[in-house]
Amino acid sequence: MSTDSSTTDDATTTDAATESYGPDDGVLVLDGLTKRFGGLTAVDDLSFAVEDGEILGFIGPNGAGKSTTFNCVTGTYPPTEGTVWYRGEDVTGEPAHEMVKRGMARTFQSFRPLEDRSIVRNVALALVPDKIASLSGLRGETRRRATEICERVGLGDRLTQLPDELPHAGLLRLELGRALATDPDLLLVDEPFAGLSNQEVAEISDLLESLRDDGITLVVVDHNMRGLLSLIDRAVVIQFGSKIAEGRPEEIKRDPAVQEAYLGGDTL
Ligand SMILES: Nc1ncnc2c1ncn2[C@@H]1O[C@H](COP(=O)(O)OP(=O)(O)OP(=O)(O)O)[C@@H](O)[C@H]1O
Repeated sequence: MSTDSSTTDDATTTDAATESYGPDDGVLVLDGLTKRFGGLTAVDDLSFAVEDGEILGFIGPNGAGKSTTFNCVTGTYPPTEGTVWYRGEDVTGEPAHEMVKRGMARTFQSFRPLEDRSIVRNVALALVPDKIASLSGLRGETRRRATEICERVGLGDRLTQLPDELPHAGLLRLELGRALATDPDLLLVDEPFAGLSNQEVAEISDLLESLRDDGITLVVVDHNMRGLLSLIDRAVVIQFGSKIAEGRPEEIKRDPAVQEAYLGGDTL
């Protein structure tokens, strides 16, 4: 990473947007990422790196451009400008299925399980790329692996239930299970704590930490720091599509630019 900032603090604000990054600066690197929708610039010259094995918080007020950034990285949209590197390779604009093959998975904030399939079958469908084959029944290795993943995410006692029998936190576990079925080494998690009680936040945090302990790098997106403070190693904060701060969570909380960004009603 090169920067013309003279500050040595971990949390940087003034020159945060002027850094430029290269392919080897992290497991996932964004450099100058820009996404425009007609006249609207949703992501504006955004650069940051995700380090191997960390849990990075990607934070910004509503409408800041978090989902659009995710969508550009995971192949939903091609970026208008900029570069995305994954494990040193230029993957800019690669389609979603290629990114999954490379080891990148994501969860969605709005869960989309197949309502007429059991929990274990929903996970198995993510495991088996050929859905036709898996519709005929779950057998052998597929069932074993899907069951193992359900147990991994805390749904081992709910294998045969339908998604609508799960509480909200259970649906999140299922969403994580479906992402794990693609055997990722980088997992992007979209607003995991929305709608959860404090106890559920703590339980899901434990699960996410255990995934990191298994070697998965995590990026957790949220519009505030609730639940994130004790979970993440670092945070990148964006506003109006641009990075305004980056650093350890306690530094981010104290950062004047971050506090200013949240004066409008969102709580940090
Ligand atoms: N497909 C699209 N077409 C046009 N504008 C879009 C599209 N997707 C997002 N936008 C706009 O881009 C801006 C950033 O939206 P985005 O959803 O990325 O923000 P966000 O930080 O994820 O917000 P939230 O926390 O509310 O999910 C918003 O102004 C939004 O209206």
